[in-house]
Amino acid sequence: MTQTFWVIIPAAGVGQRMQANCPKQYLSLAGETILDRTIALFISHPLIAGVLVGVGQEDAYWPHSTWYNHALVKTFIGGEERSDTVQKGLRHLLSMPDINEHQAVLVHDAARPLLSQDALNRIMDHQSEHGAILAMPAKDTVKLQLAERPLVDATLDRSAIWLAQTPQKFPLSALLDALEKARLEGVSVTDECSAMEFIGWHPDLVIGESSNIKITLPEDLLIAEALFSYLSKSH
Ligand SMILES: Nc1ccn([C@@H]2O[C@H](COP(=O)(O)OP(=O)(O)OP(=O)(O)O)[C@@H](O)[C@H]2O)c(=O)n1
Ligand SMILES: C[C@](O)(CO)[C@H](O)COP(=O)(O)O
Repeated sequence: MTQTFWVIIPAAGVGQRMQANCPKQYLSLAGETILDRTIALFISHPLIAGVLVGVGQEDAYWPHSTWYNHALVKTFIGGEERSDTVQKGLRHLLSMPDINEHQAVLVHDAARPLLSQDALNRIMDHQSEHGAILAMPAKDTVKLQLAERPLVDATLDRSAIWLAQTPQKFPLSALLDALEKARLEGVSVTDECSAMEFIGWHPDLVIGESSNIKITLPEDLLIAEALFSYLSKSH
């Protein structure tokens, strides 16, 4: 039987670093919101069983989404941190009928609307016992700063440095257990992979793409607009 995937899209952030007048996932990218574009990456993929969007408690923008009433799109209320939102999404998924707790789920940032179908297929097709993440090998020389000061302490061996992206793919209940364990032990995790590492897993690194940027700072939106224009012309 062909494996299908639910994807959890954390979209409950406030976008503080973007310094915009709305949460960044609701900013426009080439005429559609960033979140709507991100959902569109998955919604018509034959292997996607459904999309679970984690929205903020006070989110008044979601009802205006193109996908608000779509049969394959469900929502849940996110949490204080991104990891809390993902935990709540996993619990919501587990509460749904016909969900196998051991099935693999994808987690993808709402703020990454430029993921290609090729890269999505790479992470979905990748077979791994310990889960997998999209990531990019470091292209620049990597410096470690000295304590809390912007002074160079050392240069890291960049051949061993990867920059994590999303989607990240893990078994549903194993990921939920790892996130809960990390939270209980006060370990801050900024991606799903960190939680799996915390319980001793060594997930596979799957090549992502430079265009799969996370829109975080104001200039990232300009970069995304340029990338979107380029990618639209080249496909
Ligand atoms: N409590 C949170 C915090 C973040 N996110 C989501 O996680 C993704 C990646 O997080 P980030 O880029 O840090 O978004 P924000 O937290 O909104 O940004 P900032 O840190 O600048 O506030 C985003 O799609 C964001 O909406 C979430 O679902 N729940
Ligand atoms: C999950 C992530 O996109 C992988 O690089 C990143 O950790 C999210 O970090 P943020 O600070 O929540 O944007």
